[in-house]
Amino acid sequence: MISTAPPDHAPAHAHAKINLFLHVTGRRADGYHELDSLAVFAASHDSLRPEERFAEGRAVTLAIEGPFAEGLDAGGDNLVLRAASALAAAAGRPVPGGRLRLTKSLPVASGIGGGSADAAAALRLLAALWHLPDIDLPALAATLGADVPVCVAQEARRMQGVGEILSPAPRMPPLAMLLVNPGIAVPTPAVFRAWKESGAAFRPAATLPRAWNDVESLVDTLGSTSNDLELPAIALYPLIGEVLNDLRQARTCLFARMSGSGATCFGLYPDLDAAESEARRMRARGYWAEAGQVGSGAD
Ligand SMILES: C[C@](O)(CO)[C@H](O)COP(=O)(O)OP(=O)(O)OC[C@H]1O[C@@H](n2ccc(N)nc2=O)[C@H](O)[C@@H]1O
Ligand SMILES: Nc1ncnc2c1ncn2[C@@H]1O[C@H](COP(=O)(O)OP(=O)(O)OP(=O)(O)O)[C@@H](O)[C@H]1O
Repeated sequence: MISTAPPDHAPAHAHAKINLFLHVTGRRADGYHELDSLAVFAASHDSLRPEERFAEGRAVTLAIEGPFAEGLDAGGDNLVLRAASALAAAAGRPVPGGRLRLTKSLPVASGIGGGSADAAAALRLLAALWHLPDIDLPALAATLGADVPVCVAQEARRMQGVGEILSPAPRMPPLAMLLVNPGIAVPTPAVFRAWKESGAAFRPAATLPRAWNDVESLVDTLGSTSNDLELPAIALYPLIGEVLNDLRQARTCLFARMSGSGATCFGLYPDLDAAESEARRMRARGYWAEAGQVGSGAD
């Protein structure tokens, strides 16, 4: 009998992925876009844990709770169960099953890779539970979605190719970051399509230093980069532009940009107090807003 998780198994955290910049550098024959991006992981996260002792002969199933559980399907299409199926197939032997519980705290379809982070958390959690130390999780992750490999690493990485080519990020100072989502679900394919239809040219990869010693020098470099998906996303959903203008109006905001394909935007601040004060201002608008220190929460 393969050993299984106790009911009080520690949860795997699925942290929000933030693209500090995102250049569209090319397009593959299959329609996927080649990117150059710098991904970091915010303190905000979903949590995934086994709800019961896993047993042989049972399937892995999913229950979802939390502020963004509503409307999210807990069936086989959920990225957590797709990850579980892919890992079980790679195991090449029967694996025990049971119910996983996902606490969904990140907005869905919001440019911060929530579903991808959940899939990566499932891979990490189940690879440990099923005693599969030799499986190449990043390679398996790439079959589940472009953002899943970086979410397996869950540390700052340069992302290239369609997201599967990962390299170390420049050394960074601690970042006080605010995430704001105005409550619109944005489908990633529609934004890539809008980018293509806008006739925008491919952009070269960014030139990055080996290290940023303070947030000012990081912001300086970010000013020479872009999120190429920001303008097409704003064209589809003008509210994203309003959120960015609002964020940039604050005296304490050092930098603001959209993450991924949107609609979540991030702001950088001199310290956590300033980020938290802005979070309160954004919540008063009715938006989802969370402040935290980048790098402090990933586990
Ligand atoms: C925008 C980013 O979040 C930046 O990190 C990712 O590139 C998107 O990652 P993701 O949501 O995991 O993407 P996937 O689920 O693999 O793909 C969703 C859709 O986005 C488009 N897509 C995605 C990634 C990529 N490099 N090029 C694309 O054109 C494709 O239309 C694809 O059908
Ligand atoms: N566990 C999950 N959490 C969120 N979405 C999921 C999950 N499983 C499947 N999905 C589906 O995946 C789609 C994308 O969700 P996700 O929250 O990952 O988007 P995103 O934040 O825009 O991702 P990215 O930044 O990678 O483009 C949603 O439309 C949703 O229906």
